[in-house]
Amino acid sequence: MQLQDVLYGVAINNLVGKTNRVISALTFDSREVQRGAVFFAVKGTLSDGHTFINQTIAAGATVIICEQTPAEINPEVTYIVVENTSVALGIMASNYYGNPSSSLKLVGITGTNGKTTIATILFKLFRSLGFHTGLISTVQNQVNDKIIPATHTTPNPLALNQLLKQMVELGCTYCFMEVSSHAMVQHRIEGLTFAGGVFSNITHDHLDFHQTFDNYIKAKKSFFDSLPKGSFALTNSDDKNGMVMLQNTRASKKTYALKQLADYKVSIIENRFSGLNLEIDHTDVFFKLVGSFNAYNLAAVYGTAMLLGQDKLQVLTLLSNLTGAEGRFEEVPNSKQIIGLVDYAHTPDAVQNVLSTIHDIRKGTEQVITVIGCGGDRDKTKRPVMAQVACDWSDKVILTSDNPRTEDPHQILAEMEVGVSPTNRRKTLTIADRKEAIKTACHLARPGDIILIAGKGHEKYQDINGVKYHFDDKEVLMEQLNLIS
Ligand SMILES: CC(=O)N[C@H]1[C@@H](OP(=O)(O)OP(=O)(O)OC[C@H]2O[C@@H](n3ccc(=O)[nH]c3=O)[C@H](O)[C@@H]2O)O[C@H](CO)[C@@H](O)[C@@H]1O[C@H](C)C(=O)N[C@@H](C)C(=O)N[C@H](CCC(=O)O)C(=O)O
Ligand SMILES: Nc1ncnc2c1ncn2[C@@H]1O[C@H](COP(=O)(O)OP(=O)(O)OP(=O)(O)O)[C@@H](O)[C@H]1O
Ligand SMILES: N[C@H](CCC[C@H](N)C(=O)O)C(=O)O
Ligand SMILES: [Mg+2]
Repeated sequence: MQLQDVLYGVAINNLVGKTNRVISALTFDSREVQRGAVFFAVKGTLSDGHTFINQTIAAGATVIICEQTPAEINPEVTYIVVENTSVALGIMASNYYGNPSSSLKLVGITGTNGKTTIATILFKLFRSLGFHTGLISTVQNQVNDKIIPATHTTPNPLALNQLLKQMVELGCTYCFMEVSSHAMVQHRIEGLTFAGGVFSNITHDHLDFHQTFDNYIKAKKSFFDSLPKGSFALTNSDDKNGMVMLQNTRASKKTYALKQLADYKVSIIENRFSGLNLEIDHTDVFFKLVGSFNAYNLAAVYGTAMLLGQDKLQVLTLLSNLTGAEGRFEEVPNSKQIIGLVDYAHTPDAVQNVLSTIHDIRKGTEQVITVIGCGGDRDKTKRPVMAQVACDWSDKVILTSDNPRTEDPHQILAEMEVGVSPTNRRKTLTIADRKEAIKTACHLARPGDIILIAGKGHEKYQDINGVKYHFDDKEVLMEQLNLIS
């Protein structure tokens, strides 16, 4: 492929060298450079890609995309100076893979909680409606029935466009993808054409990355600001910032809500362990998902399906049979009459939603035992709040580790303990080893009790110092529940 063919749409500040040259690949990582590659020098959180420029030329890179013209110019190399290399990467990745997003109806879902749930149910719904469909999510990526493991919630622009290209090649007409706030700030979705955007909610998370809640809101809003005319922007108008998201969008504005009038209005008739009975657009339907937060997710899914022109009754009939994403409010079967739940709640709001759901549907006499940890190298300010919410809504809490990454697990636990009030201290234990913590919860439980293992959901690992050790909450909970006598 010729360099000039992938430059379409890129605003160039300075050009040194020729653009009519063959390129072999695009890369933003010096360690992956091959002969004839284009190297994008990206300024990251840990290092600055500009420091690797000469190293990549030595390894065979012939084109450098950068933000400053380097002091040392190699006459064999083309240098393209742009305002922001991440933006150029997004646009050029799309061009390189033939702009696959414009051949699909691509719908992006953003918000603090609920993205995976909404995207996964939409994917399952459109598969059952008979469409070839793609999914890009935290749990996994999918092209029809083919599963492609996920490394991020929203992949980098190269992986993303490669996936979208596969979807187009395999005949997909729809793709539902999660758009994380990191992805927006890092321009991972630059150059993509969206048919619509969906907002779930915004609550406390990722303040390590965004610094302030205001910046976090701005990051989410930038997705809706960038939607094209002719697309739709569907928001949760019950969320305090739901309408803020749509303030400057050119897309057609639509709302869903439980507490007020909206384009797609849902009311809860009944919320039980077996599922939700909802009135959705004046029709009474039973769903397999549990909890009022899932009523919001289902409203978002329903609204999206309507905006994509699907038939109401067919959609509701199929939706009522669908389950959510792996590791979200998932019950672990056992013979001890203990309700064992695994959930991916890893923000204060999610923990509160899951525990208040349990509170609303429990009979009243049983204990709720929660096992919970907080991730290392992630927002530290949510640690005491998550511990506090867990204690306020549970009879017993075991604080434990959840991906300490490069941090000391005992330090993370000490920061969580700050949120445990003196009165809550009596019901709290701290056990750093997650398996031991789950084992203890199982020993403490009596028949009828409810155990919630929060934070890891579908994850199959414990990330300690860069090594991902196999760990599966469901597997451990099932094993321990069946071991107790
Ligand atoms: C905080 C964050 O988002 N980090 C991502 C970011 O890394 P970074 O900015 O720190 O990169 P860096 O290490 O400083 O390097 C800067 C540049 O130099 C390059 N480099 C670096 C070293 C080298 O030897 N040679 C080289 O060329 C890198 O490839 C990069 O282009 O860019 C990297 C390349 O794309 C990502 O792998 C990395 O994700 C890390 C692993 C990560 O954990 N990200 C999480 C926080 C994340 O993105 N999460 C969101 C979801 C969150 C949610 O929804 O809850 C997601 O979308 O998954
Ligand atoms: N609409 C919602 N509102 C609040 N909490 C929710 C909602 N949907 C799900 N949750 C809670 O948040 C957890 C994560 O849900 P989900 O995986 O769908 O979110 P996500 O936005 O994809 O998260 P991530 O940012 O990690 O990708 C669930 O396990 C549940 O506890
Ligand atoms: N997408 C989230 C997942 C958090 C899951 C939890 N298990 C943790 O490691 O904190 C993040 O990367 O912040
Ligand atoms: Mg997700």
